[in-house]
Amino acid sequence: MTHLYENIALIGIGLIGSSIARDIKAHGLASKVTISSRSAATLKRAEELELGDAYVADAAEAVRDADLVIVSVPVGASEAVARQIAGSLKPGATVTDVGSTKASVIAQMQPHMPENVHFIPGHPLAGTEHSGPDAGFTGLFVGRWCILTPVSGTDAGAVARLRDFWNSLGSKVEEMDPVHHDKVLAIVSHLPHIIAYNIVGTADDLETVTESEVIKYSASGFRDFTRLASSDPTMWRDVCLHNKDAILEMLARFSEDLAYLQRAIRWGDGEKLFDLFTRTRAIRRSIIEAGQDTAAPNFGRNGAAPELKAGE
Ligand SMILES: NC(=O)C1=CN([C@@H]2O[C@H](COP(=O)(O)OP(=O)(O)OC[C@H]3O[C@@H](n4cnc5c(N)ncnc54)[C@H](O)[C@@H]3O)[C@@H](O)[C@H]2O)C=CC1
Ligand SMILES: O=C(O)C(=O)Cc1ccc(O)cc1
Repeated sequence: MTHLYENIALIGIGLIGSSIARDIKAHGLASKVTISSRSAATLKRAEELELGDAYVADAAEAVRDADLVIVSVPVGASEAVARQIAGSLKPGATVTDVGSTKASVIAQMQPHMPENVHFIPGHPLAGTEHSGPDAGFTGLFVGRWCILTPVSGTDAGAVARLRDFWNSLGSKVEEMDPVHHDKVLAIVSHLPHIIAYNIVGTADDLETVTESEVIKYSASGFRDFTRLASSDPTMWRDVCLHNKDAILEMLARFSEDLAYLQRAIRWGDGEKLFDLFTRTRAIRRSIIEAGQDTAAPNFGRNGAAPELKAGE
């Protein structure tokens, strides 16, 4: 049986890398999957979980006969990985990544990529607050977007093949300019995480409300923030450092709008509050109607589609 890619190398085998590995195995998408991880303990765990066919510590060795290389490491490690693998890539191979920021990943990796490989950055918009090889699961990418940000001049056939690969994991694929990607993701993903880290930190710093009260009385709104704020510190440190401009731009807008809200509360301007809350409720409804409300934890694991509650 022929595959889109016969040999696939996975560099980094955490939540995303291991979910891809599980899907490749579940759907028989390659003849051989070689897994590489910087950490010996993670590599051993990947082997115990039988996520691939070969397990090698050296990333350069892992990519030697790979037709597709998927780099799934924190975005700040992209350049180090590119340096490691550059000299061992097979001519004609495709190198992609799954990083949450794109302009920085391109700046880090592109200069190291040989002329005879196709470098096509990517970002699956699917994940959870968990990390490591045990956290991955089959079906994570089903129904979710995967954004590809190829640089101009990239071979169209190679892009089409990678698109087909993501389609075979159940993803919908769209191409986007990397700088635009970073702005869009700054508002829909990076800011929500930063706001969550901040509000949980604020609650933790309060002098008048004890930590045990925060835990005991945490209503579901605060709980939702703690889920995001429990996401991997290394990954999110790197996202903040590597999408700095777009995040600062969106944070400036956010602070301006928060000041408007603060003023409306201070002056008892119920009309302003009501208008904003009505507008935002409509956004939530549009997301549900568009079938994009699949980010709930465990969605995909139990296959249950989120239900519309009365009034939603
Ligand atoms: N967690 C999520 O929900 C999503 C994450 N992403 C992106 O996917 C990438 C991987 O994230 P996860 O799988 O969640 O992370 P993870 O923490 O579960 O796994 C990261 C992997 O990278 C390896 N690694 C860490 N530092 C490294 C370094 N300096 N050099 C080489 N390898 C290193 C780790 O050993 C591990 O195998 C990140 O770039 C992240 O931005 C994309 C979509 C969703
Ligand atoms: O856990 C969540 O709600 C997420 O938003 C997961 C996530 C994290 C980072 C990404 O780049 C994409 C998806």
